[in-house]
Amino acid sequence: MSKQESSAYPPIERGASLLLAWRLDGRRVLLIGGGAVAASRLGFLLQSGAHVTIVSPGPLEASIAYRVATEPDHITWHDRAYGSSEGGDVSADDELPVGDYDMVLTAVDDVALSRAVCLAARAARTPVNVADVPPECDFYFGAQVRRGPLQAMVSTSGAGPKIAVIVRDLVADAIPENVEDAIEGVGALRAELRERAPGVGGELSKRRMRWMIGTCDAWTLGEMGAMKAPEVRRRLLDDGWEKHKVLGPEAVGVGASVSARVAKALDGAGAVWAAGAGGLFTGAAVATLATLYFVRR
Ligand SMILES: C[C@@]1(CC(=O)O)c2cc3[nH]c(cc4nc(cc5[nH]c(cc(n2)[C@H]1CCC(=O)O)[C@@](C)(CC(=O)O)[C@@H]5CCC(=O)O)C(CC(=O)O)=C4CCC(=O)O)c(CCC(=O)O)c3CC(=O)O
Ligand SMILES: NC(=O)C1=CN([C@@H]2O[C@H](COP(=O)(O)OP(=O)(O)OC[C@H]3O[C@@H](n4cnc5c(N)ncnc54)[C@H](O)[C@@H]3O)[C@@H](O)[C@H]2O)C=CC1
Repeated sequence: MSKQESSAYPPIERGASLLLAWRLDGRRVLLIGGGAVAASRLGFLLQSGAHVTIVSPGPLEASIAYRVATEPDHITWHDRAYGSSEGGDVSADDELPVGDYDMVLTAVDDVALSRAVCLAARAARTPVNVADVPPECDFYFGAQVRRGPLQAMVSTSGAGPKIAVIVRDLVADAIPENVEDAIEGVGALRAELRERAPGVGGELSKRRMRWMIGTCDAWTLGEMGAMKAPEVRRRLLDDGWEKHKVLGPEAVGVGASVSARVAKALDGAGAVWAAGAGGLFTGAAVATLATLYFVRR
């Protein structure tokens, strides 16, 4: 290998997890346990649209009991211990075999039960998470933040969950309040662009993507909410897309210019904050967070 090649392709840094957004809508999840940790898992599962089978002897943690009562279409509760046969042999829990599920989670203070569930799930090739036992997790939960359609997760690959929480809080603070408006506006623009220029793949698709990227780069997150207005989108598409041009907000009559805003924000304490985060993030991420912070101010 040439020297040039090895410097162009940095060494692989192993030890990471693969971060994904798992689409659980309508999928079946087995949740074993009915305490505080199970309650947290349940909240995320319901938001993702999963159907959750909870197995735990009552009484359930209060929020779980509430969801069981109010989400009958999404939760089935079995008021008993899992693997309730002699000796807690989970492979003998014929009524609720782990292989019937798309995901299995345990949140019980029972090491032997958790290990048995993990082994049964792996034998059935069903992904499993045993709260607090990293070797028995095919995937970890992370510290999360959600703002409408926007979700972010921070993981330390098991090394320091509390650090994940601290960084998540930094990220959450940096997300501008109006990010939902930005996503809604850009989402509507993308949808209308696809109506004008439909299809998948090929030159048109490349041009469509280039135009979307250029347009997003020309607007701040704070300004993008203006794209919710049909008239703004019409002008962007008629005067921009149709004429092979990328238009900033001022060109369609929205707000002050981007550069003026960024220059103004750089004047404030935000720059100090961004520098402080430099040790934790890549350059690109710092730039993004700094931008988010400026827009929020
Ligand atoms: C591997 C992982 C497996 C998994 O459970 O998925 C795991 C494992 C362990 N957690 C332990 C302890 C703590 N866990 C938390 C908090 C959270 N733990 C979460 C995830 C994960 N925890 C996965 C890796 C995440 C990553 O990649 O970074 C979060 C982020 C998400 C969630 O669980 O929903 C959630 C924050 C939720 C939120 O606030 O949003 C706190 C802090 C607190 O409670 O404030 C402490 C005390 C401080 C400390 O110990 O560091 C212990 C030691 C137990 C002991 O010592 O006995 C182990 C076992 C071990 O490390 O061996
Ligand atoms: N990853 C994380 O963020 C954290 C993980 N944990 C770990 O998660 C586990 C659960 O924690 P908590 O919810 O606080 O405990 P908890 O004691 O509040 O709840 C345990 C639940 O499991 C149920 N249970 C016990 N045996 C069962 C069986 N055979 N079948 C079905 N359900 C059974 C109990 O009825 C209870 O509802 C513990 O092992 C704890 O160490 C704890 C704190 C944070």
